[in-house]
Amino acid sequence: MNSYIVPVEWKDTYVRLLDQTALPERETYLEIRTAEEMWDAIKRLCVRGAPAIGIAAAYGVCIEMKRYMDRTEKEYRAALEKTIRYLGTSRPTAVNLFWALEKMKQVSEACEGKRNADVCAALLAEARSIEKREERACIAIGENLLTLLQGKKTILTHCNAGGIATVRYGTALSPILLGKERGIDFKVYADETRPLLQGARLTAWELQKAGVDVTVITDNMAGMLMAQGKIDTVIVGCDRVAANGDAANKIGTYSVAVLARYHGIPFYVAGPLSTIDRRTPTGREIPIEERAPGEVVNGFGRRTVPEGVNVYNPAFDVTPHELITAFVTERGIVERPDEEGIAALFAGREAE
Ligand SMILES: CSC[C@H]1O[C@H](OP(=O)(O)O)[C@H](O)[C@@H]1O
Repeated sequence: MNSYIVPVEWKDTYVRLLDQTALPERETYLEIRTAEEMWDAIKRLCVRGAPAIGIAAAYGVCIEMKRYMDRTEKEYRAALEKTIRYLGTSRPTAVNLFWALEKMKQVSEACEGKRNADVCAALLAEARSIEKREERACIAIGENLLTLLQGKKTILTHCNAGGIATVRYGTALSPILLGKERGIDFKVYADETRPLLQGARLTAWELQKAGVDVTVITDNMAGMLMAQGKIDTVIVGCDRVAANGDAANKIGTYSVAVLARYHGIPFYVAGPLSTIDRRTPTGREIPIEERAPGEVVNGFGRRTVPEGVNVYNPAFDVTPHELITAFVTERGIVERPDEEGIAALFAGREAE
């Protein structure tokens, strides 16, 4: 099994984060010791990707609450509630953040009356469980995607949904990385993904390290490659899937989905059940993060937009479920996802 980079790692006295803002030039790590430091790391995309954000937030609760171990139970509980609320304000779109924090809240409620040290231990066990669950989910997603890729050679992906956005294999990249380990080689075209270049900086870095044939393209090239017959399949990740199957993902994903539909190319969304938000009816209700104009304006080390010109920088867009060939999860493949198909994933059981 290829050695893989661990984006979020519990180190008992701190949480170690791969600083994804420094890639690909530098592989450096942050040592997170407080909720504020974790909030900032999530906000600045040092740690990013829906599952990785959820895992980081869960460990962020754990590392913060160690600081309150010796306080009174009342002070501890108050700090725990505040920490969970606070970390939930770091970014609005990836539902894994809220899913993981809800899990931590449930642990807190189940530990009513217990000693602070016992609550800390239960919180850490839950955070580790979330990490292991997401790792298992990524492998299962990869296996399910590989069944759809029989005979396929070239894959286009957008943004980064690899191991550093999740655990180990990633979601959209999991069939590529799993396939590589099994002698199944794909050619990958990675959209650079303006403005923060997660495709050029992160997907290309991950796939190159794994020995995968990866080519970075600019975000305006996908249509031409599809027209030339160079793309067999599109696979992307997701940050929040609504109850009807509409999927929020990095800005530009919707455009790729429209192009894929026009060219008759399968468009797969890959994600764990923890990224499904059944309380959000459709994509219209998914909160879309709007980020600072500076990410667009100063993207190349110099100003590229005249002073005073407006800049709009939504970090995500929503692909209507009608444009999704299949939503691939650890519990199975939902062809032409809709409300019924999404609900069937949970038939008789909630996401663990
Ligand atoms: C496996 S989730 C990956 C998902 O998250 C990315 O967003 P960001 O880099 O802003 O955290 C992007 O939408 C990816 O598809």
